[in-house]
Amino acid sequence: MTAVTGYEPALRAPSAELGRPRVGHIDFLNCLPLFWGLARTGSLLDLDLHRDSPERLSDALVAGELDISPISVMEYLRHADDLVVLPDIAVGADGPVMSCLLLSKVPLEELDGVPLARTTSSRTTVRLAELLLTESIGVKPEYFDCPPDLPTMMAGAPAAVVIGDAALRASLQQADTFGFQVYDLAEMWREWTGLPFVFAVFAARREFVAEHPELVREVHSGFLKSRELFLDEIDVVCRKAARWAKFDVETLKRYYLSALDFDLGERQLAGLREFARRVGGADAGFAPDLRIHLLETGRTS
Ligand SMILES: C=C(O[C@@H]1C=C(C(=O)O)C=C[C@H]1O)C(=O)O
Repeated sequence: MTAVTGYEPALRAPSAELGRPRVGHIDFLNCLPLFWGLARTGSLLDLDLHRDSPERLSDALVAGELDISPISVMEYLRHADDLVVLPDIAVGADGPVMSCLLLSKVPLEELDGVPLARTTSSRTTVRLAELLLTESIGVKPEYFDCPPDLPTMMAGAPAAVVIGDAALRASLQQADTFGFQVYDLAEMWREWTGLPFVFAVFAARREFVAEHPELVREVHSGFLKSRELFLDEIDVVCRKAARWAKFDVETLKRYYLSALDFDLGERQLAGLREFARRVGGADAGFAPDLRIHLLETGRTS
C-alpha cells in the first residue's frame, strides 16, 4: 500500500511565469486510474487539467491548446514529428478491451455495402474496425459518422463502432434490447497479429519538451505514480465508481485489471508500429515506418 498523508507535492510547482502545464484527461472510465492517483497525491493541483472526449483532446494537443495529453493513436501518427511520446503509459489492450467494439445485427461477412455507424468520439478504433473488416473479413461497409448515441446509431444501420463508457454500456446492458452481437476489436487484432493494440498514447508537444524538459518528466512520473496508487487502492476506487458509473464492482475491476493495458513497453510499441505499417501511406497522412520520438533518453525508434 502506498501511504498518502495529505498533500504531497509530487510535481515541482512550475514558475508563475509559465503557469501550470495544460494537461488533457480523457473523460471516460478508462482514465479514472490517473485521475484517482493525481487527486490522491495532490499532483492535480499542479496541473491545469482539461477533461474532455478523446477526439477533442487530440485536436487540442495538435493545435497547441494543450501541452501534454492522451491522444488517439491515429492522430498521434499523423503528427508524430511534432510530439514526444511518454513511455511506459498508454491506453491499450493485450486481448479483449471491453470498450472498443463493433456491434452488428448481421454476421460480419454480410456487412459488404451495408451502412455502418462510426462514433465521432473515436479516431483509432474506427480505423482499426475498417482495417479488420477490409483485410481480415473481406468486406467494405458504407461507413458514416454518428454521435455516440446508440439508439441513433442503430436506427440508421445494422452495425456500429463504439468506444469508451458507451461501448461498455452497449455490450453489458443493451445487447439484448438491440439484438446485436458484440465483437471486441482489440481481441480481433490480437488474434490477427499476435500483438497488443494501443488506442491512445500520452504525448507532449515537442517544443514544450524542449523548453520544459524537467516539468514534462515530472508530469510523466506523476502519471506513473498515479497508476500505481490506483492499483494499490483498486477495491475502494471501484466501490466508489460503482455508485455512479452504472457498472458493478467486479465488472470495473475486470475492466481495469484484465482488459485495459496501461503499459507502453516494447510489446506495445511493436503493436503500435504494426498498426502504423498496416494503415500508413499517402492517404493516411503518415509513413508506414514513421519515427516514434520517446521522452527521456531522446532515443527514436
Ligand atoms: C480503450 C479505449 O481507448 C480509446 C480509444 C480511442 C479511439 O478509438 O480513438 C481514443 C482514446 C481512448 O479513449 C476506449 O475509449 O474505450
